[in-house]
Amino acid sequence: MNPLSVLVPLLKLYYCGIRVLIYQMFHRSFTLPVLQKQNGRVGIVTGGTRGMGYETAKHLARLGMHVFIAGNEKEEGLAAARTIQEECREGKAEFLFLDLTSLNSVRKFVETFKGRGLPLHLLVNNAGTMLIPEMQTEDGFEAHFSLNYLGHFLLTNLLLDLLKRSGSPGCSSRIVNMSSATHYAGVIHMKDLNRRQSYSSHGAYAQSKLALVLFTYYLQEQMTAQGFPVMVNAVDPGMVDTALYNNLWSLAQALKKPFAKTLFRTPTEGASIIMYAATASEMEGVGGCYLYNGEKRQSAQDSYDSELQAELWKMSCQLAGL
Ligand SMILES: NC(=O)c1ccc[n+]([C@@H]2O[C@H](COP(=O)([O-])OP(=O)(O)OC[C@H]3O[C@@H](n4cnc5c(N)ncnc54)[C@H](O)[C@@H]3O)[C@@H](O)[C@H]2O)c1
Repeated sequence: MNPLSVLVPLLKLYYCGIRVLIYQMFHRSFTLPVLQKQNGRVGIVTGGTRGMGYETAKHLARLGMHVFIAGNEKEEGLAAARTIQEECREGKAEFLFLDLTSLNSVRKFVETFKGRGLPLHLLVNNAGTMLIPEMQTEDGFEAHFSLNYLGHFLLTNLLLDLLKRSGSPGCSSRIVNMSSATHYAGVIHMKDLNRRQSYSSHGAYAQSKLALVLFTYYLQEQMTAQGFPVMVNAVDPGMVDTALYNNLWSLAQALKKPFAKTLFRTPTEGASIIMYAATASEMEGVGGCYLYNGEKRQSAQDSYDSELQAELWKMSCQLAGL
């Protein structure tokens, strides 16, 4: 293996991280506007068992939404739903099993959810993992690609009919895709999406987060062209102190600790960008954006490449069996 294929993505990723930390050193987390009540609305938050997903699910339930926490950790998920339910009397929280690394599990989840006969107004594609060693999912995909991107791609597509039906002009359904500043370091290896030729966990994570931005823009374009009231946005929460960093190398873990206390955002602060895209009235009718700290930002140059968007979409349909 060429050592540069490991070193270059690693340096690019850390460069992105340092830039975010410098930004966070001088800018406070943005303040959410007053959010409208969500009574009567139904949402799904993937990875809502802990971290930013949990904070999002809690806030949504506090606003009156019926929230489904979708995750692969049953105990944690049931406990999260119980706690939210006890704290937020106005809304409702339930746990539904979903393992995003399994296309079969995604299909089963959608079947179970649709079996409930509920509408769906919000889908937050939040679950994710970072910097795990090379491993293949049961479907034979690289794990970052599968969990962070392809599982969410399939989930969204299978729920799209419901999202289209549940939205209306002036009251759109919303999809929020959790990206990251690391997408700026991402490269889509169209001929080697599973990174078999030269695996780098840093490169694989960055690729998955760039793929989510390409997916966001392409899907919004389709929804707009077909006249469906569905708004799709990608969000970037900054650097947030969560369990996501548990897979960092031990040296990086040790270096991270003092910074995490002072410079990282809290999970609640990180979740506020999801809440903004998911519920703010300012975001009604607004889609196809990359949002950071409460503002629309330019995403990576490659993410605006419409040919790349279309190619990735086509390939993802094939891989997900759509
Ligand atoms: N923490 C940060 O600094 C940061 C920065 C940018 C983007 N993000 C993104 O934010 C999202 C949430 O991460 P977090 O920081 O709250 O970390 P976290 O580890 O606290 O949360 C990750 C969630 O994903 C779930 N998950 C993991 N594997 C799953 C699977 N196979 N199927 C279903 N769910 C699964 C976990 O159970 C957990 O609920 C991720 O997509 C992450 O990439 C985080």
